[in-house]
Amino acid sequence: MSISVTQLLEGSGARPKKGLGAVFGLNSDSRRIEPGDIFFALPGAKVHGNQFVAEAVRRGALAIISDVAPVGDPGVPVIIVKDVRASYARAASRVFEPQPEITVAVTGTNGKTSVASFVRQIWSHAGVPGASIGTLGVETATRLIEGMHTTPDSRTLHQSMRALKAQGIDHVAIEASSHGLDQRRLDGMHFEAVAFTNLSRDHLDYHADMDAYRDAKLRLFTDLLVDSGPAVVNVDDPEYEPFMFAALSAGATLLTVGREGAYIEVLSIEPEGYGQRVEVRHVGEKLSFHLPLTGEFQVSNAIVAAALAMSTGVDKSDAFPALSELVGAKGRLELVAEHNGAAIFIDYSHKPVALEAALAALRPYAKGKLHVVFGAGGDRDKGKRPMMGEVAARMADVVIVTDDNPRTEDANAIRAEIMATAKGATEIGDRREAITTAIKALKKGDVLLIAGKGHEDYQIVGTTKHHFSDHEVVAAAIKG
Ligand SMILES: CC(=O)N[C@H]1[C@@H](OP(=O)(O)OP(=O)(O)OC[C@H]2O[C@@H](n3ccc(=O)[nH]c3=O)[C@H](O)[C@@H]2O)O[C@H](CO)[C@@H](O)[C@@H]1O[C@H](C)C(=O)N[C@@H](C)C(=O)N[C@H](CCC(=O)O)C(=O)O
Ligand SMILES: Nc1ncnc2c1ncn2[C@@H]1O[C@H](COP(=O)(O)OP(=O)(O)OP(=O)(O)O)[C@@H](O)[C@H]1O
Ligand SMILES: N[C@H](CCC[C@H](N)C(=O)O)C(=O)O
Ligand SMILES: [Mg+2]
Repeated sequence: MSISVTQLLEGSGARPKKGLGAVFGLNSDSRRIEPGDIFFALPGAKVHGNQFVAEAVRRGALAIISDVAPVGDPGVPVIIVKDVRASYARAASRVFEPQPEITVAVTGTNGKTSVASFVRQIWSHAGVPGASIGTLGVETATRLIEGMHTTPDSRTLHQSMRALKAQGIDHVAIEASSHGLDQRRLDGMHFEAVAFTNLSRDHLDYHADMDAYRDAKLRLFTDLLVDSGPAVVNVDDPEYEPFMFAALSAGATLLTVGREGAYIEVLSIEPEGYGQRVEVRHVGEKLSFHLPLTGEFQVSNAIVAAALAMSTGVDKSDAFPALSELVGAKGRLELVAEHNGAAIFIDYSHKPVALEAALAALRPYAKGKLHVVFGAGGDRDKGKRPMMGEVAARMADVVIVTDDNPRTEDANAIRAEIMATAKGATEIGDRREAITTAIKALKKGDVLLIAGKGHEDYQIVGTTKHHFSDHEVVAAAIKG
């Protein structure tokens, strides 16, 4: 479909130039411009898109939209807007109409992928075709299309959403990452409901400090929720207050969940096999359900998801029974094998609080020793490394420090930063060897946690992605 330039720029404060006709497409990457597209020159972390205006025009761009005038006359109209990233996001939502009608989003340091997946599963249980978009990709009941980012760039997002709409999907749950929110990737969205899971250290390589990191996440509540829409807040997290106040000052309907929750109050959690029996009070009514997932943190994720789903019209008689049928997102505290009487879990904990939550969840099952194999990603927040080393040494009995996507950093140096605080740990750089060694050491009653990569099926060394899967290595080690 096509839209006019006036429609495209609605809300940006800019007045379109005369003589511009209908717009069929847009792109922020000059290398992907097709004839008739508008080129949005975004201020990047490395360079400004203005540097690529000539290429965009050569490839057929009709006009340039930027926040500062490019040097020289590009030969096509240039429109200056204040926030070009936000304009790009809003424009993408219009170019790729029609979009699914009901969208919800979740932010927080941990649990986003799980919550988005759970919301989709609850919708499905209630007979509503839905999708989730996040770290795993774009997922429906029948298909998973892998993506590049947790929160896709605006063009990819709205293009995927239009494809979902074409399949008859009108309900989508989206993961809002701090990068995505900061870079306005979601500014074309009007969420029906939003949620906050928790906040702890991550991504301080990108955000200046914890305040900046939190402020990025708060944008979901202050800028992207429909008027008076429901805002779900996990009040068991020590950092919940700014999110609660943001919700209130934005005029949202506050729904608090957790042990201190008013909308969904957790009354008790008892282990039931590797899952748990949960008793909650939902607006005055007591309900009990079995959650077939390991770890108390999954109770938190499940009730956040239930609150989001109910905010979109799912009845409680569908929402709570659906929690007993949940399947964990791949590689999120996933029991992958039982070997020599020991249990082996794969988990995506690549941040200190996540690692602590995963080890705490597994401790009760370790009648013998609790083992952990983990590393830390290169070209990412270095401050996480000593924190993760300390957590592992304090919470596990046997610790192996290994590699996790060293990227362009020296893998030995990354490990050394973890080892500095991981007292008593063994260092085995090769991840396959580390996992195999850990499995060989398992005795009856032990539990092994393989942390950091979860669903990933690659190891990034330098800029090359090598095939690598914790799941496959575990299967091979057990067989061998
Ligand atoms: C730091 C960061 O997030 N960077 C993202 C950002 O890049 P950027 O805008 O800073 O890019 P840049 O290289 O400075 O280029 C500036 C502009 O010039 C354009 N350009 C560039 C070169 C060229 O030849 N022509 C051209 O037009 C670029 O398309 C861009 O618009 O916008 C790009 C397009 O959307 C992203 O691909 C890129 O993600 C990088 C690769 C990345 O690794 N991001 C990660 C950290 C990320 O976003 N992670 C979050 C959170 C993960 C989680 O916690 O789960 C995520 O949501 O995935
Ligand atoms: N509510 C929670 N509280 C603490 N830790 C959690 C919680 N939920 C998940 N985790 C931990 O975080 C890991 C990642 O979970 P999940 O993928 O759902 O989070 P995420 O926020 O999407 O992470 P990412 O930022 O990498 O996309 C899990 O494997 C688990 O170790
Ligand atoms: N979306 C996160 C994933 C990290 C996964 C972990 N395995 C690592 O490489 O650090 C990031 O890009 O920071
Ligand atoms: Mg995620």
